[in-house]
Amino acid sequence: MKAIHFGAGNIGRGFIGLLLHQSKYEVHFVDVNEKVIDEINQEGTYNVFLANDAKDQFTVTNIKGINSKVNPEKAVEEIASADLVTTAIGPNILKFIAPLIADGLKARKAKNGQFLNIIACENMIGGSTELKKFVFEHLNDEEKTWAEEYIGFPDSAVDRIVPNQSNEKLLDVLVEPFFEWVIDETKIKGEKPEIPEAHFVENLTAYIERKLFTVNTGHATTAYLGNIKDYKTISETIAHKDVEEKVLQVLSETGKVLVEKYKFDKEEHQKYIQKIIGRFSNPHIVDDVKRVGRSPLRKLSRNDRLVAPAMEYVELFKEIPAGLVEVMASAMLFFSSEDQESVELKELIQAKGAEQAFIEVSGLSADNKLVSAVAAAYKEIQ
Ligand SMILES: NC(=O)c1ccc[n+]([C@@H]2O[C@H](COP(=O)([O-])OP(=O)(O)OC[C@H]3O[C@@H](n4cnc5c(N)ncnc54)[C@H](O)[C@@H]3O)[C@@H](O)[C@H]2O)c1
Ligand SMILES: O=P(O)(O)OC[C@@H](O)[C@@H](O)[C@H](O)[C@H](O)CO
Repeated sequence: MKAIHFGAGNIGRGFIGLLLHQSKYEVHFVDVNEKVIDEINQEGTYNVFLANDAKDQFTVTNIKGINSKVNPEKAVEEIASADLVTTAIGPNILKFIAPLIADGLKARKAKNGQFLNIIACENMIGGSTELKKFVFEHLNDEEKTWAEEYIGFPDSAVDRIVPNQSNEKLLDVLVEPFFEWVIDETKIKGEKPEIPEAHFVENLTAYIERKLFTVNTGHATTAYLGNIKDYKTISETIAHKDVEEKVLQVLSETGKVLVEKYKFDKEEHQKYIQKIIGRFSNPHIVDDVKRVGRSPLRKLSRNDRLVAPAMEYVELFKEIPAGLVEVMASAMLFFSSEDQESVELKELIQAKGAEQAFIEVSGLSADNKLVSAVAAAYKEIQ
């Protein structure tokens, strides 16, 4: 079996590539990073190490690299005959790979190609659905009709903390032991992909919201509070009792929303939260606050991990979630010269003030109570 995976970065190599290899796929990584692609083709293998006491090791073999900047035709050719396509490139990049995937589908159709599933493994709600929308912009009506019948875009939720890497060998990756890959089986076309370690579910929305509004909301909380105090890593930050308490406050707010919406068992959800705090504290992982806080414009957008649960909290409980408000205000203060979105956010705040900037970034209306609450919290923290 052959899988084409877009994005040979942290999660691409450390999670999706590993699981696909273990599921007996030959994995073709498509990336724009020349060094990484050359290394994949030269070495043909890499190691994944678990961040545990034993530093357990897995070896990934049977891999190939395609530089989509230099050789897009190769990616098109491989998609035409692939058994699976996956992505882990970042939500904002999906629109840029869509033309290439569309060309791959056209070539597949010309060869009377059969069913194919394309799974976006990004931290967002409805990632594959969004990718489908972008891909369909590059197909004509006849191609769209064919693609509706043969090409599935099942959404998915992926969970594994993979920090930025500093290994001796460029391709090796250190990852946390925990992992979860959940795929919406209702949108699969043809046979279910053979990935024994993935879970196929009918109610993906509950899984993705539970993950995004707990793991990622908690992670963002830790990163934005740590950034204000000039702490460097997630484990260093969460070790401070006041931060841990704030994370627990925020996760009890998102937890209230999730339990109300999806009727999760309260005690089970509490255990899920505690396990996540343990994951953030993993002493074998050095996860930079700047990585976890990256792209604050995306993280402060309407459907992401902060604004979405805060809006739902207000709607369900007619109260302002004080913890989430403080985190949204703290996110407005996140800055790293290497993070373009944080540079833009800073400029926006300088030009228009914090309240107007938050309105524009979050998409909330000026009279929304959350807006004045975040603006007031920002003033206090600043
Ligand atoms: N790292 C984690 O802990 C983690 C966990 C779960 C989900 N995710 C999600 O996975 C996605 C990737 O995150 P990451 O941490 O692996 O980032 P990363 O920066 O390590 O990897 C992204 C890769 O995509 C490549 N890329 C960029 N533009 C491309 C293009 N046009 N075509 C092909 N490749 C391109 C980059 O060169 C890079 O190798 C994000 O959506 C992230 O939210 C990350
Ligand atoms: O990848 P982002 O920028 O959406 O979020 C940063 C981290 O919270 C994220 O990468 C986590 O490590 C991951 O989602 C854990 O499964």
